[in-house]
Amino acid sequence: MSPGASSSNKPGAEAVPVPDTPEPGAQLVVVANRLPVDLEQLPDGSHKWKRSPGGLVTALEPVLRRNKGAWVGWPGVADAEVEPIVEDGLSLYPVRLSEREVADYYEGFSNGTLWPLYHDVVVKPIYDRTWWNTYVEVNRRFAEATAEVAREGATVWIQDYQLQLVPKMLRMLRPDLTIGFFLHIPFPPVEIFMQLPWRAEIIDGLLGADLVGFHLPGGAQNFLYLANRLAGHSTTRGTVGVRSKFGEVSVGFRTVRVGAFPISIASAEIDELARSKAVKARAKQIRAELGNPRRIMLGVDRLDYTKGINIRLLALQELLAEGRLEPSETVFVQLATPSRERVDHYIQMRDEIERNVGRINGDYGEVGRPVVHYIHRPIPRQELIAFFAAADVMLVTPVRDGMNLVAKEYVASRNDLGGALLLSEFTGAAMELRQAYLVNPHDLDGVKDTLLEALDQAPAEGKRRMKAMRRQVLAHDVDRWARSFLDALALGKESRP
Ligand SMILES: Nc1nc2c(ncn2[C@@H]2O[C@H](COP(=O)(O)OP(=O)(O)O)[C@@H](O)[C@H]2O)c(=O)[nH]1
Ligand SMILES: O=P(O)(O)OC[C@H]1O[C@H](O[C@H]2O[C@H](CO)[C@@H](O)[C@H](O)[C@H]2O)[C@H](O)[C@@H](O)[C@@H]1O
Repeated sequence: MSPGASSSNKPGAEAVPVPDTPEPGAQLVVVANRLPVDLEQLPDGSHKWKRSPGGLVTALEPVLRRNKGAWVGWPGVADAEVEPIVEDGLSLYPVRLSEREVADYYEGFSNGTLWPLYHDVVVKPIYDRTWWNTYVEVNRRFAEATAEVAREGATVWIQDYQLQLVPKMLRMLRPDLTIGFFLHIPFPPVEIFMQLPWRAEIIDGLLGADLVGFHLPGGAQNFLYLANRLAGHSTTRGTVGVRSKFGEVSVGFRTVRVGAFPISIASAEIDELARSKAVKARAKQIRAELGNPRRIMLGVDRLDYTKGINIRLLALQELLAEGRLEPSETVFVQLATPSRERVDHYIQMRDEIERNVGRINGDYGEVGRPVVHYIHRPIPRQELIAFFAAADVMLVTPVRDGMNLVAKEYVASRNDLGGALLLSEFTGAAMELRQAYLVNPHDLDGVKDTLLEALDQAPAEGKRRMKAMRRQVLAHDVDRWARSFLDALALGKESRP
């Protein structure tokens, strides 16, 4: 997406024209930590926009664009003063964060505390009171910005763990609004959540919404339990279904609904792109550029410790060492988008991954023929689809992942019914893609055996699995996700006293 130019009054920045300013008062407002585009500061002081990383943006941007809604979010760089802009019907309202706020709210509390806590404490969360105070301050700024943008009686859809206090803050500022909240990452088991020193404030913040959504019923169930235990509200006891059988929390005179809405992708669009001549030709070319090996394995991730990239590398290294994989026949391509590069755990993980890539290539590669091809930068979307179309086995091995859209994108790209998906049981996607080669990423021997099975699958078996997964992904696309959430939110509104 390229919203055209924007102005900046940062010293030294080149003045560029503003395309359009939004009409005041939007009927549908999405609030997310990031805008769907990041502002990039060029060395000469001028600016350009680039697409923001991650699945949240991939999923929501087309939905909101179709609804001609507004998006409130951070433009991705500190201290950027950017005016609101309209591009192709979508209004973007930037929220300014200072250097200190980026460090304490985004890198600190969001990604050094909540991210590891909600991903099963895979690394140790840091509990820092200054970070928390900044999280509260920044959440208040997002709530105030949203209160100014939303039309009387509008629907506001708040996204993700960075903004869990916004529902309550916004309700206090604008009781006329209908407020939904969706969590894109797992909501952890109660025993883990209870570590958080500010656990009651978070639950209270979320309960400001009319509808709180999770990817999976398990997350919804955890939340319902905590709403009772930490906030003392009475809750329904039945099992939450997928897009059905919502739970309820009684908060004074209000009822907060709680549901599971597994997110998805623009399946038909990807399917169509993958069928195009250009993508097919590029996929063939990629195979040739890689030396037409017997088997190509592919990983596509933000460089994040939750994604289990090292598990893949370790499995590959052991299979090569044991002679169960032949280096001249096998290539592994890892496309890694840079992510959260100033957070300590990310710095350590990147070092470790790059050391392991170097070690495998040093031990098993030949000049001009490495076993692992590692790219640490984002690649264009069409090129990505061509990689999906070229790969025999897609490796998706997170130790924990809210959904994992990459797994679904791979399936949507395989209208030829070729390829195999190796998928961690600990992704949200595993609940829907039951015909994938499912693995426990903590069981290295299991990962190795299943990887060999996927590499050597009989074509008929591969087709059977891919066909079933495609049926699921094509029928349950991102529009259905958004519609099911917004319909449930509207239904709750109608039944309000
Ligand atoms: N264009 C492009 N998209 C990418 C690249 N790497 C990852 N993505 C996209 O980023 C999204 C990642 O979403 P997901 O798998 O849910 O994981 P998340 O990063 O934790 O949100 C998917 O839509 C990917 O296609 C890249 O190099 N280029
Ligand atoms: O904004 P960043 O810090 O650069 O991180 C990118 C996004 O990562 C996370 O994505 C999640 O959302 C996906 C879509 O629901 C889901 O498939 C995936 O499992 C999640 O990890 C994060 O939740 C977003 O807020 C970030 O924008």
